[in-house]
Amino acid sequence: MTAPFFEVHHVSKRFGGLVAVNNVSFSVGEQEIVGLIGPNGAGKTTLVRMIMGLIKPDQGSIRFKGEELTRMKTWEIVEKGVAGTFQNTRPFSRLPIIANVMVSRLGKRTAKKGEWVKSIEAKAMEALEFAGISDLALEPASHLSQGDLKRLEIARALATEPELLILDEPFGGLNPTETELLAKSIKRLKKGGRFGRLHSEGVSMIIIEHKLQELMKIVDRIIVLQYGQLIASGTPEEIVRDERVIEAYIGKGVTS
Ligand SMILES: Nc1ncnc2c1ncn2[C@@H]1O[C@H](COP(=O)(O)OP(=O)(O)OP(=O)(O)O)[C@@H](O)[C@H]1O
Repeated sequence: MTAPFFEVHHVSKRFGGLVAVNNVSFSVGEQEIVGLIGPNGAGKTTLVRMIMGLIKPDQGSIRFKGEELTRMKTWEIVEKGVAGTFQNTRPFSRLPIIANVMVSRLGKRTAKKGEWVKSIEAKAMEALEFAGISDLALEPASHLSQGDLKRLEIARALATEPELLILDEPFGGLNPTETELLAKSIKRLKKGGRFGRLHSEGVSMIIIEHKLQELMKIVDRIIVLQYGQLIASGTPEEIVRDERVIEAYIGKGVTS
């Protein structure tokens, strides 16, 4: 039997007396986009930091194509084909934006024998185009606005050619037009297609996002965390009707 594509199995993480993630299990299929939502402090960031090897779970396992990620360092996890916008939060601020993305392609996974600067630059440019900031390629990263920094993070993660991409609030800081453009790009990325030179296969994704209406349009499935526990999982249509989810969000003002 083939191993599931990506699987989080009974994972828990405690900070002192606080159980930030409590016995959470879920899976992501190939070319599936899963939205990860929940009120502030629900444990979403802690969960994805564990997936990326930035912190270790106290319990449970996280497997990508059958391999245990919890024993690996972040760079090893990226080499396996999982990348997120979490390990990239600090760009090299004096380097041009394109150089920041090119650095992401220097790992074993993407800097193939014979691939040299021109080709790395071309792939980095494609990642910047996807993220919508190719016109800023030669600006130093220190000149970027918050929204554009977010797009740089996406480009850097994408440049590693992930099979599973984890996006942390990709629409944060973007206006409605930019949000719509990025949402379209995310859908295309799932299929492969136009970004086929960057990705021969479609990409699976886990997307944390507070802009729920926009998120609902691009995901196949949503999982909901509250107080560290998984309280619901289903299609967007099922999730908006789920009593526990409605209750978790009442008065939280996050359904903008
Ligand atoms: N390093 C840490 N040390 C102590 N407590 C932490 C740490 N990281 C997170 N927490 C706590 O764990 C809980 C879950 O936080 P987490 O950041 O994972 O939530 P979140 O769902 O991502 O929230 P938000 O939507 O606000 O980003 C919170 O109560 C938070 O204060």
